[in-house]
Amino acid sequence: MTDIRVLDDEADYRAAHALFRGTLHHPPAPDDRWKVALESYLPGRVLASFDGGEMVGTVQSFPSALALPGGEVVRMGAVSRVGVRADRTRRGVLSGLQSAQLRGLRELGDVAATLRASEAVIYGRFGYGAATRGRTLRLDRRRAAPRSRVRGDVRLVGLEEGERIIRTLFERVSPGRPGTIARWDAWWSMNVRHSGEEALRIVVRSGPGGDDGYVAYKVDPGSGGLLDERSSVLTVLDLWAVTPEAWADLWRFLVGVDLVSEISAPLRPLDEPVGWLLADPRACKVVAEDDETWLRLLDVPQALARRGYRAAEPVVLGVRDRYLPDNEGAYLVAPDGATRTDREPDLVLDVDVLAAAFLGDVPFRALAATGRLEVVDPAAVARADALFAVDQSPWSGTYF
Ligand SMILES: CC(=O)SCCNC(=O)CCNC(=O)[C@H](O)C(C)(C)COP(=O)(O)OP(=O)(O)OC[C@H]1O[C@@H](n2cnc3c(N)ncnc32)[C@H](O)[C@@H]1OP(=O)(O)O
Repeated sequence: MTDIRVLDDEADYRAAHALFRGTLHHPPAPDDRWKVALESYLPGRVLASFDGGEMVGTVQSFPSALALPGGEVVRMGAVSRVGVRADRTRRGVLSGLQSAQLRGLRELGDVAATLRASEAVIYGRFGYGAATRGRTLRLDRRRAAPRSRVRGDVRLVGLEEGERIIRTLFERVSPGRPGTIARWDAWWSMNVRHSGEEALRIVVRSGPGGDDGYVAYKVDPGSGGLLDERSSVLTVLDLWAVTPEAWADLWRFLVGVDLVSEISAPLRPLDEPVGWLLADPRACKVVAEDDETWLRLLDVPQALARRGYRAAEPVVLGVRDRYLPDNEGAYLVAPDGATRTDREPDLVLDVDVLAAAFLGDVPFRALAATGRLEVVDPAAVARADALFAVDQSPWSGTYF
C-alpha cells in the first residue's frame, strides 16, 4: 500500500533528489552539488510516495507565473523532478502523485502548471498538453556573415556582475510573450551562479537607453582544441532582448566570435528570424523542432477568463477533465472574455487538448482534423481559431 506525503526535511529532500536522479540514470549528487540543489526544495512543494515506508516516487514544483495571450500573467506551478523508482513503475505511483500534486497546486491558487516532458506519452492523461514548441538552429558560422555590423555596445561581463544584470533584463522581458514564465531564485542559482559550466560566457548589449539585451553561451572547443576551429561549437544557452535592435546585435555578435565553426541554438522561438540577418540565409538551418511547454490548466474558468481574444464570433467550448472535475462544463468564449454558460457546446474537448490550443500554438482546425476535438458545429472551428489567434509564437525560453 503506497501513501503520499509532503516532504519537509533535508534528509527526505536529499533522498527524493537521489531517487529522481536515479530514474534518469544519474548517480546521487555529491555534497557540493546537493548544497546548491537544496535551495530548490521548497516547503509544501515536494511530494513523495512511500511503499512499506520506502520512498518509491517523487514530484515537485517551483513557484512561477505564466504570461497569457492578451498580456495577463497568472500564478503557475513549474513541475519538475518527476520520477518513480525503476522497480515500482507501471503500478500507479505517478498517477497517485499527479492527482495529489494537481489538487495541491490548485489549492495553493495556481491557475496553471507547466513542465518539460522527458517523453511525450506520459502527461496527456493527467491533463497536460504540449502548448509551445522550440526550434533548434544550427549556423555555419564562417558562412554566416551578417548583413551589417553590431550597432550598439556589446561587452563580456563576469559571472557575478552578469547574473545581476541579466536577472534585471530578464524581468523586463518575461513574463511577456505568451508562454514566457517567471524564474525563481534557485533557477538562477543552478543555471548561472553554480551552473558548473566553467565555459559559461555572458555578453550584455546596451543601446542609447542602457542595457537592453544579453546572451549566455558556452564554446566547446571540440576534439582538436581551439586551433582546430572545424569542430568548435558555440551553444546559445539564453538570449533575450528588450528591443529588436538589441536582439539583432546579439546575433551579429555571436556570428563574429572567432575560432567557432558552428553555432547551435536549441529551443529558440518558432518565429525568430535569424536567417534574415545574414547575407546567406542558408547558413542558418532549422535542425529540430520540439515540444517545449506542457501546460496543465488547473483552474479553467480563470484561465479562460484572463486570456485575451481577438475579434470574432463567439464559440461555446465543452471541457472534460477527469482529474479536476470542477473544470468540467461549457464556456462561452467571446472577444470580451469567457464565462461559464448553460448553452450547448459547439466544440467538445479534453482539458489537455484545450491546453494545446490555449496559448495559440495549435490551431483548432488541426485538432479537429486529427480527431482530438468533437466538432458539434463545423463552423465553430474557424471561429475558435480566429478568437485564439496570437501575434507572436508562444514560447517559454526557460528550461527547468
Ligand atoms: C517533468 C519531469 O520531471 S519529466 C521526467 C519524468 N521522469 C522520467 O522520465 C524518469 C523515468 N521514468 C519514470 O520515473 C516513470 O516511468 C514515470 C514517472 C514516467 C511514470 O511513473 P509510473 O509510476 O510508472 O506511472 P503510472 O504507473 O502511474 O502510469 C500511469 C499510466 O501512464 C502510462 N505510462 C507512464 N509512464 C509511461 C511511459 N514512460 N511510457 C508509456 N506509458 C507510460 C502507464 O502505462 C499507465 O497507463 P495506464 O493508466 O493505461 O495503465
